[in-house]
Amino acid sequence: MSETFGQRLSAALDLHGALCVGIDPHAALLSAWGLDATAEGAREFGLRTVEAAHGRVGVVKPQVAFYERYGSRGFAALEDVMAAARDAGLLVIADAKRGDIGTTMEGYAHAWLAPGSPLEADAVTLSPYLGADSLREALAMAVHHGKGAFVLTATSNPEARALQSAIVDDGLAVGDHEHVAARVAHDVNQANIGAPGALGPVGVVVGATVDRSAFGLGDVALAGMPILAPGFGAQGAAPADLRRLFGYVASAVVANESRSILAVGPDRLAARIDERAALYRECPCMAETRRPPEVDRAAASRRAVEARRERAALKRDVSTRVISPQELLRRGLADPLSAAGAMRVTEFLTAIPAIGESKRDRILASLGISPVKRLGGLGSRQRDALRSYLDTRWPEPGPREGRSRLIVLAGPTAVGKGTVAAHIKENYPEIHLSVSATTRGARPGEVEGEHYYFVDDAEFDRLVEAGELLEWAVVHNKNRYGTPRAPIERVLAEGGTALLEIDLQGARQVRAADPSATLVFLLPPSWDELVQRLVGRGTEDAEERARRLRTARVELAAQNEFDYRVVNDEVNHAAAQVVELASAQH
Ligand SMILES: Nc1ncnc2c1ncn2[C@@H]1O[C@H](COP(=O)(O)OP(=O)(O)OP(=O)(O)O)[C@@H](O)[C@H]1O
Ligand SMILES: Nc1nc2c(ncn2[C@@H]2O[C@H](COP(=O)(O)O)[C@@H](O)[C@H]2O)c(=O)[nH]1
Repeated sequence: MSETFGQRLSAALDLHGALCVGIDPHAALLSAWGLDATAEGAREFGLRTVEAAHGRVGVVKPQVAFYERYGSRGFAALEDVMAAARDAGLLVIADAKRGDIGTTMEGYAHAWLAPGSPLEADAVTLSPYLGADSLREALAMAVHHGKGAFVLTATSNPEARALQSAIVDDGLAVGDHEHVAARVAHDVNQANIGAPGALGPVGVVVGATVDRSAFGLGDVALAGMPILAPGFGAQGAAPADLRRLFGYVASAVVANESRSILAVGPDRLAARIDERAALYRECPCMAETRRPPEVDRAAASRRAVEARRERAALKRDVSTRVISPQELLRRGLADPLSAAGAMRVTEFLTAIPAIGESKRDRILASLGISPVKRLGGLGSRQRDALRSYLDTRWPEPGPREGRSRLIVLAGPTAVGKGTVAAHIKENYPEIHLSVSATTRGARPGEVEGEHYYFVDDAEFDRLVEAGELLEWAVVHNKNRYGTPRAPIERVLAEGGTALLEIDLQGARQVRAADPSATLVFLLPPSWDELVQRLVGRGTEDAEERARRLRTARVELAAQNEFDYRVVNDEVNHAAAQVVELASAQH
């Protein structure tokens, strides 16, 4: 089959309009039609509906449950009805609402979508509530066989609303937050990547009677996907409402009507379908929206995923305090098209530790900023209001006056303190790099007296008791490290510069012992880069890495205790900045 389901559906909608006739032989209708409530009655009902629909609409949707209730005979009747519809050139959407995992889901997909299967349809409705990912294989099978699928997102039954409109809270939201329905639409839309034509083969079910904005299903979220919309006719939505309800994506809607058509009985059925179909074709909106422009779904989807990742990484940077909220705001204002610029104010505020959703809303209301605003789109009054709010709550400290040439370099694990210090030692010999004593064992390549003085516990105890250490600490809850006092005092007495590469606890002790010390905090360019450096160094196992990253968060939260912050993006650049700071001191 060379054409995709999306292409065949587009052609059918172009030719016949949006109406899809539902085939729902429930007991009351069977009786009204003078048919028995049996498999045979349901078969007759279906076949007559197919006959009336033939040439009048492009799509029919048998409701599987009304056949399944009669067991194997019911399924046999359904097979006949679907085969007759497909022979008549109608596209058949089997409304089966299947959803399972693994090979079970594969079984369902095979039943409804495999060519030659007794229940072969053109498309099937699927439920994503075992996780949209559980449908991945079924959707791939649909695409492979030129079939389609409609995945439930925002259904018209009121009891589904709380679940389908709930917010996904996994830090990967495209906007400031994302509803379950919108995430499902996004995830299943991945199966459409690369499909030719204006409509992909995988679509969604969106009730015509629901407010789709409450589910995050705006036009952008639905672009390029066929939309199966129950709720027209007896349920309340009218054909003339199509454009109002579905906006730019109205031309992708398959508008299902069942009761409003079937209730007229078999004799008036064809005329009724004609009447209702004409209302959709005459809808003034359709001429304008018939064909949305071709979109490169693959590229658009890749860009959306990349942008989402970038924003998630920036939010991590703020929440781990690798960058200040003010810094993120500066980046967003400097480049409105960047990931920072595209971040919504709501996303931005909730990335700041201690701001939850209700506090966020109060802040925005008090600053007069609409929640839909993005950082790059803030007006000048709003920028000033947000800046001054942030500066009041989280002031960015400047250096204290009168610093000395005792320089303390600290920062989270794997930020590159050792690397920067080694670079300074090699390239700026005028600066004395302190050699610490430690109880940890030497790593391969480490030299006694050059990298550390490797001592046992007894010797470390002696150094402490004798007051020979300027500071010392247990680092990462494991080994003891300390700075020998004598060499530092000698260097400073000679008017030189001493550099200590030590941990946060040590930095605090030095500051307590000598308040004039210059404290420099080394920052990574991003949290993700920090993790990357730790993993890339390969000197710690997973447990030790996790321990160090926990400590890193605590250390990052203490950066405001330092006089200066230097970002270690390039080693020589960061080293030069530290040296410049050292030279500027008395
Ligand atoms: N600017 C940089 N760019 C890229 N990689 C870097 C940079 N600086 C350091 N690294 C690398 O990051 C890893 C961690 O560096 P380093 O061991 O110096 O960190 P540290 O802060 O001393 O860590 P710890 O406190 O855990 O001892 C090393 O593999 C190092 O080569
Ligand atoms: N308080 C001190 N901390 C120190 C000292 N020397 C090193 N360190 C810190 O220890 C960790 C781990 O070092 P590693 O060589 O085992 O990876 C690192 O954060 C150093 O800054 C010291 O004398 N006092």
